[in-house]
Amino acid sequence: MKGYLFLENGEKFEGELTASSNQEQFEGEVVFYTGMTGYQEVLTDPSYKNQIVVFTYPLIGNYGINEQDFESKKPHVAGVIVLECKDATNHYEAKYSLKEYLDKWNVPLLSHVDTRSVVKQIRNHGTMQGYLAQTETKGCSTIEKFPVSEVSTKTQVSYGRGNKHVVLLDFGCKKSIIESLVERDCTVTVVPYHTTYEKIKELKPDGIVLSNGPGDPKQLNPYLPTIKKTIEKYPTLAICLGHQLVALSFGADTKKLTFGHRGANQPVFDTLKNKVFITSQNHSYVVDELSLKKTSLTARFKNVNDQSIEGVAHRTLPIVSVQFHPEAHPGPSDSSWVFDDFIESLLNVRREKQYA
Ligand SMILES: NC(=O)CC[C@H](N)C(=O)O
Repeated sequence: MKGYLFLENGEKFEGELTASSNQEQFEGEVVFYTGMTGYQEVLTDPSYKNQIVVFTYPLIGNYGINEQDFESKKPHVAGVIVLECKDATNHYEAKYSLKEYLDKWNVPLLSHVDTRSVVKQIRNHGTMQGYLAQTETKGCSTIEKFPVSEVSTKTQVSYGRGNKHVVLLDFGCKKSIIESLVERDCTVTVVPYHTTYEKIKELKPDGIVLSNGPGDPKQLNPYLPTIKKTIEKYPTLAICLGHQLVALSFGADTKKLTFGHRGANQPVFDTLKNKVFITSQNHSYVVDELSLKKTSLTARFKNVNDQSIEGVAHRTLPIVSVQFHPEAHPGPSDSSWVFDDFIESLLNVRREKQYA
């Protein structure tokens, strides 16, 4: 049936709308993703909670949906917009077509849309709220949501049986972050985002990981003192939302980019290794560079395209944080060494303790 994307600024875009329920409208923040592949990971990455994703590559769905590339148990996007959706199930790993999968979870799909003109709107006016519907309605609701509470684990869960113990504070973790740690001989204990320092200490971790997650990092302001206290005690790796929380907890500031970085080819310069890596990214917010000056953090990684901060390091403590995704799902694995360096920092601290 005919349907539309209605943007907050009054623009509308026509397409073909499929949605398995008769819900009047599906709303979210409209963002765009520029990778040619990786739609399955994007749909199921909890960081995309409450967002309607425009895929800029013109053919999406070509290899279907398989069993292994899920980043969580269900899709989190509020809607999907594509030019052409391929109804493919003939890839040897495919279990569903993209349409079947979206229908199963009642995620609306607007296809046959001139995605280039939607992207131009967003690039010029910034990401904005919008909704998918058959006809114009009253518009989007203005109630502020707290998506981290919806996607974080409700209970403590353990993965792997490795000989290093990592406690992962879950703000909406992607499965492949946990897998990257388990592959490196870690036991990973995933705990809810509001876990106290005392509880974490009882778990006797070798190190801490702060995960990715949806929404504005400042929504987590009440938890910053706990985060700071925790990461000052243990070697820490923080990814995406986690990185922003490290910066905020040490007194730096974050701000929203006009349209964010969402894709699999974002070049990042590492000032320590003096190298550029191609990275996978998905974020709206960034750490404000000037605000780092008054903190004990230094800007270690920078985006080559717009010079924005892509990661920080503590001046004296083993804390490293990255705005990009070293787990690389979807995207290139150029920066997977970030996990190796983290493991090395755990082992160093362990050795120091042994010989202290
Ligand atoms: N992938 C993430 O963790 C995203 C972080 C944050 N929600 C942002 O959009 O900037």
